Amino acid sequence: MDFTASNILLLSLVEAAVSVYFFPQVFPRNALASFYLIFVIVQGTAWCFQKLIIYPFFLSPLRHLPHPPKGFYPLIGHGLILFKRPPGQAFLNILKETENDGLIHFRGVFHADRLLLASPAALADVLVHRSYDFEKPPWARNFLRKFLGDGLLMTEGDEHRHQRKHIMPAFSFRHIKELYPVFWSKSIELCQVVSRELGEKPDKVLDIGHFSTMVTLDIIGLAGLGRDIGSLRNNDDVLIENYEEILEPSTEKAVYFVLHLLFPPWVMAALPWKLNERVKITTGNLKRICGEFVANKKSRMKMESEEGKDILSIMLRSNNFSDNGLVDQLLTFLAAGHETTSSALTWATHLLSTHPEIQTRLRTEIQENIPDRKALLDPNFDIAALLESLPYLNAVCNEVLRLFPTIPVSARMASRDTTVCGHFIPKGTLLQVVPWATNRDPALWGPDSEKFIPERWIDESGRTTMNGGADSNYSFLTFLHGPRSCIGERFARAEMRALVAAFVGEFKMQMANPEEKVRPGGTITSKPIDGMRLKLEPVTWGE
Ligand code: HEM
Repeated sequence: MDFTASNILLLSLVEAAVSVYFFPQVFPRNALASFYLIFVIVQGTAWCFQKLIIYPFFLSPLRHLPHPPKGFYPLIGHGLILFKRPPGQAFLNILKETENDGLIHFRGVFHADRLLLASPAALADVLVHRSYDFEKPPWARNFLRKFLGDGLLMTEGDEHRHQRKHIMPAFSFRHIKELYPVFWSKSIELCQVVSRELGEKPDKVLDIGHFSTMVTLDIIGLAGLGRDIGSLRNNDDVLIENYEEILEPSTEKAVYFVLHLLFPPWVMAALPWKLNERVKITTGNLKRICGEFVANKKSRMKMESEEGKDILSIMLRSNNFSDNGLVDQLLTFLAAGHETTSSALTWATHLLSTHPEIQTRLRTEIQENIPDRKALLDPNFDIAALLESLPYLNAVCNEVLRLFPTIPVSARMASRDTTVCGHFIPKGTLLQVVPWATNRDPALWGPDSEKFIPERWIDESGRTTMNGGADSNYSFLTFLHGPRSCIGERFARAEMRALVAAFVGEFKMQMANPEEKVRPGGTITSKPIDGMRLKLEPVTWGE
C-alpha cells in the first residue's frame, strides 16, 4: 500500500466518523461502515482521476514536450516499449519519428511522465552537469541489489562519491597497462581451448557465447581478484553455472525483470514463482563465494610480501572498505566486469563473421604487426603500446561497441526538482538513457548509422579518432559519461583489444548458418537469444 492510498483510507475513516458524530440525522450511526466505504470509493475515484487524467494531461509541466506519434494505449501508456526487442530499438524508432529539441515526452504505465534523452546537450546535462540530481530508479536498484550488493553500481550521493574516489586508482591508466599481460595470456588460452574443442568436432561449429563468458570470468578473476578461477580449463565451474543461470537471455527472465520495474518488491516476492527461489539460491551462492575470495585474499596478503596488481589488492591496501563492503564490490566487479566484455566479444565475432572483408583486413593488420604472438608473453614486452597503436583493431572494437552497446537501455530518476536543457523537470520524473538508440541515431551518425563501418573511426592520417566522425562525444553512450560512467571502461577496452586480436589472428570465422537472423535479447546486458553459433577454421599465424 503506498502513502497516498493509506492517506485515503485514513482520511475516509475520519470523515465517516465526524459525519456520523456531528450529523446523525443525515448519517445514522449504525451505518458507519457503509459511509466509510462510500467515502473511500469517492475519494479513491477522485484520486485515480487526478493521477490518470488531470495531472498527466492538464497539469504536468512536461505535457507540452514532443510526443511519439504512435504506440500510446490508455492506462499502459507507451509501456509496451519495455518489452520490445532488441532492447532499445523501440526508443530508436521514437528518436527517428519524433521531432524534438533534446527531450521527448512519453507515458509509462498509468500515464506516468517519462522522458527520452534525445540530444547530446540533454545527455550532457543529466550525465555530467547535474549528475547528482539524478539517481538510478529505486525499483531497479532494489532488483539489482539482489545480485550486486551495495557496491559502486548501486550506491548514490555521498556514499557513491566516497566509493568511487577510493576505487578509481585501481582503474588508472598505469594499472590497466600492468594488466595487459593477463588479458593477452588469457586470450591465447581461449584460442587454445577453442582449437582443442574444434579438434573434436567434425563440423567445426561451436557456440562462442559460453567460451567468451569463461574467458572474461577468468580475466576478471585474475585481474580483479588476483586469482585464476580457471573456468576455461574447468568447464563446469560453479561461478560460471551461477552467472549463466542468472544471465540466460530467456523470455521468462526478461518478464521477471520488467515486472520488478512495475511492481513493488513485496508483491514480486509473494508470487508463487519458482524463479524467486532460484534467484535466492544463486545470489546466496555468489555472496558466499565472494566472501571466501575476500577471506583468502586477506590471509594470503598477510603471508606473502609481494604486492598484488589486481583490483582487490589495491582496494585492500587502501584500507577504505570493510570486509562486507569488499564482498559487495567484488559481486559488482565480477558481474559488471565479465558479462559485459563477454557480450562485446560475442557481438564482435558476429559482426566480423557477417563482414568477411573487414575480418580479412583486420587479420592482415594483426598478423603483420604481431608476427609472433607468444613474444608478447615476455614480461618486458609493452603489449599496451602495440595493441593501442593498431588503427583497424581499435576502429573495429569501437564500431562493435557502438552498434552493440552491452547495456542497451538505462534509466535515471530526478531525485530533486531540476532542469534539463532549460526545461523544468519535477522530482520523481523517470528519464530514459538509451545507448542502443543514441549510438544508432541517424541524426548523429548519418544515414548509414546502423551499418558496421569501422572506417568511420579512422581519420585521413590513418589514426583512430575519438568520436567516429560524430560531432559530439555524447553520440557514443556505451560506457555513458560523467561521474556515473563505467569505471571499468579502460579495463574493458584493453581486454577487448586483446581478445579480438588473438581470436581474429587465430581463426577464420563465419556464421554456422549464414541465413540466421541473430536476435539480441537479454535482461540487462545484450546477448543473442539463441546463442552465437560460429563455424571456425584455424589459420596459419607465424610461431
Ligand atoms: C564492454 C564492456 C563494458 C560496458 C559496455 C560497460 C558499460 C557500463 C555502463 C553503461 C555503466 C553505467 C550503468 C548505469 O549507470 O546505468 C557501467 C557502470 C559500471 N561498470 Fe561497466 N561496462 C563494461 C565493462 C566493465 C568492466 C570490465 C568493469 C570492471 C572491471 C566494469 C565495472 C563497472 C562499474 C563498477 C560500474 C558502476 C560505476 C559507477 O556507478 O560509478 N564495467 N558500465
